[in-house]
Amino acid sequence: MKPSFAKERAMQRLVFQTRSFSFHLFDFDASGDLSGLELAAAARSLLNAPLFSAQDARAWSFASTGKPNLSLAWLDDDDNLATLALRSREAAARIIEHRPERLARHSFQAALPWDVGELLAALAFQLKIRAQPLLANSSWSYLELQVEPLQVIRYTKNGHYAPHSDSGWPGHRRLSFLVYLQAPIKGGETCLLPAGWNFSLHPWGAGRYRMHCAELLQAVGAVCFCPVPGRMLAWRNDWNADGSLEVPGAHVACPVVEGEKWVASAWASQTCDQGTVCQTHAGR
Ligand SMILES: O=C(O)CCC(=O)C(=O)O
Ligand SMILES: [Fe+2]
Repeated sequence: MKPSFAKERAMQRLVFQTRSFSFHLFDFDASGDLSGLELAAAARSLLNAPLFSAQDARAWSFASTGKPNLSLAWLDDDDNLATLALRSREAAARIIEHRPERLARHSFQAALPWDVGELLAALAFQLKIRAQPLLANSSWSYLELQVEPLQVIRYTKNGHYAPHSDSGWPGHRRLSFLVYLQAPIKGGETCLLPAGWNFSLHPWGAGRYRMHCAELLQAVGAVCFCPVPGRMLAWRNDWNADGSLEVPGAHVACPVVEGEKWVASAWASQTCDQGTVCQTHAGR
């Protein structure tokens, strides 16, 4: 199983996004610089990384600027911002090396082709039957289950998946299926976030999120499910009729606190020549 975290992609995003990021929004005490806690909140938002702690933030700042706090006046200078963005790459590389769970996703993953045997054929059949109630005004003839292999995902301690949508371009994963294979002893809930979830919203400290993710998310309107082996969770990733909702069906895999969690993920996709919503997004 390969680690699911795409290191290079995250690094690229980091440099690009650091340069356009609104650091000043995180100066909660209006002191003119970002301390460890404020910088951690900024990093969680910048990287969609709910487990990024104040300690990580101080290490990041120190490696990037030689100081534990980040001065906003220093950041106002474009050259300094460019330096921060570049040095952040090295700092982030070190963090990922030692604490890979600090960024948006940490798990191990293997792709399983659908044609390997009867068991998977039976699973595909079951998914199709069970998804019928979700297919209001639609049918399987517009969707393809086997365009992507089944993904088997293993989360070890602190393994998690930050808020994300399974849908994307150019195809549209209209339905998501999650089959629980093994439940952890603690943590690892799957939480479906309320519509309109703000992806830069990571209001909780890393420690609280790690231990109490499901409770915290439920308190802001998420619906959370505890993994039960053999059970399946399925949901729709609906775009608005005008194609305007860009992050449909946002959800989270909460950090595993103890034990291991194993799941299998599958998607029924609408390819781009089917349906106007898909076409609206295809050119992006
Ligand atoms: O493991 C989970 O609970 C969610 C997995 C997931 O979101 C995915 O595979 O896209
Ligand atoms: Fe997902």
